[in-house]
Amino acid sequence: MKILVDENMPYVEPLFGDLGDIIPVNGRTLTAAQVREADVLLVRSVTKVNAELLSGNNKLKFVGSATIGTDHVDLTYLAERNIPFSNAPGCNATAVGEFAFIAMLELAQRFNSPLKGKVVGIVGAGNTGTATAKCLQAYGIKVLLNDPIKAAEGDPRSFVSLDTIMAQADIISLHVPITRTGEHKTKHLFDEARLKALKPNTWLVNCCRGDVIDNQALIKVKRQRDDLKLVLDVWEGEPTPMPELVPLAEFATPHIAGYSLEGKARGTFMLYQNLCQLLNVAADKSLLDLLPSFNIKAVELAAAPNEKALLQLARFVYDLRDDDKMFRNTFLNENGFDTMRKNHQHRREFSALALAYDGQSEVDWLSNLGFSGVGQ
Ligand SMILES: NC(=O)c1ccc[n+]([C@@H]2O[C@H](COP(=O)([O-])OP(=O)(O)OC[C@H]3O[C@@H](n4cnc5c(N)ncnc54)[C@H](O)[C@@H]3O)[C@@H](O)[C@H]2O)c1
Ligand SMILES: O=C(O)[C@H](O)[C@H](O)COP(=O)(O)O
Repeated sequence: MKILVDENMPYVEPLFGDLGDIIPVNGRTLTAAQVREADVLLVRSVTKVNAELLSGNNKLKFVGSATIGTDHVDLTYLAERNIPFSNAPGCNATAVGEFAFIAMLELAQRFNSPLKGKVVGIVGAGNTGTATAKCLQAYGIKVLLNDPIKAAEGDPRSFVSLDTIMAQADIISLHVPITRTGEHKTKHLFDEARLKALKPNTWLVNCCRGDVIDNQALIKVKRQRDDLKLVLDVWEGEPTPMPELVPLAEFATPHIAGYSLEGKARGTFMLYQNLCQLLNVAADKSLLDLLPSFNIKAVELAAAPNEKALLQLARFVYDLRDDDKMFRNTFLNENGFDTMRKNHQHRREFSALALAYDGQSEVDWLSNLGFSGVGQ
């Protein structure tokens, strides 16, 4: 069995090695000719999976995308051809939640404006929005959720309108899929009018898809409004973001909010489970066996951390400033965006770091935040 795999998908050999011959490919430049003989195709978000790519292949048994988003996949075409498909819902939600939370802590430190006491509006309360809310609520931050679709489905959490978020939130974090039609379409949800209407000193964080914000309008509005602070992980026109926009963001990264080692491993593992089920073979590998131990064994806390110390702890796990700096220095190079993604040293999630502290109850919130071993 020929298994064609995006070369940026980790843990493919240990998981899929027994199932067939693995052929790594560049997902961005993948052609129909390369796919013609594949039995299985495993992609990430940079491969457009559609008739143009697949019409020459008559033997494809399975397409998997080790991602949350499916906007790169023509699901209707796959269904018409009866080709089973699965993505990896939620695989990197914790990574995105922690990324957004760390970015907020970094902004708070940079502008000497504590996160504690602010109100955060989350637009899109699915996997990544909920993971972001979990971090914030663990730290005692008031969170407002906007998700008209979940609200209509009867999700028991309380939701507010986007207008309420615009009026009340100090920070807005975006967690919607990109959709181009329908009542709740998200393409340019933040257009020029909405960007102009952001209340003074708003922090806007985008870790979902670039086109949810009109990037041209964002350049225009940000140039007129120094009070707005931006964290941008995703961009219109990836892999070539508008060069004027990058310097306007406080933190700028090349679509790596979901790039934790755990998140990537979960993505590949979910596809492995789905393919095994389809082939009717036992999925006998374990996700835990894949992950190396973290390079810091444990951190002993002398006192419950204040916000500055919390940021220091978070930086043990992920120092966002490093990726921001590298991105600014390299994104204009040829293939700079993709090269940084390809060579990315995947960070760990909070759960990889064990914390030790005598007074358990004072630091329970750190385990709610995701750190492990607190108080043990
Ligand atoms: N930057 C990254 O590395 C990264 C990583 C993972 C996911 N993503 C992106 O983030 C998106 C969200 O991921 P997720 O796992 O949270 O998806 P999800 O499907 O679990 O949640 C998305 C939520 O958005 C809601 N929604 C849709 N349209 C809306 C609108 N107009 N207003 C408010 N809410 C709306 C949906 O009802 C849903 O609850 C993905 O589709 C993907 O595009 C980016
Ligand atoms: O949708 C997703 O899961 C994310 O956008 C994903 O992290 C993108 O990473 P890629 O597949 O491009 O490596």
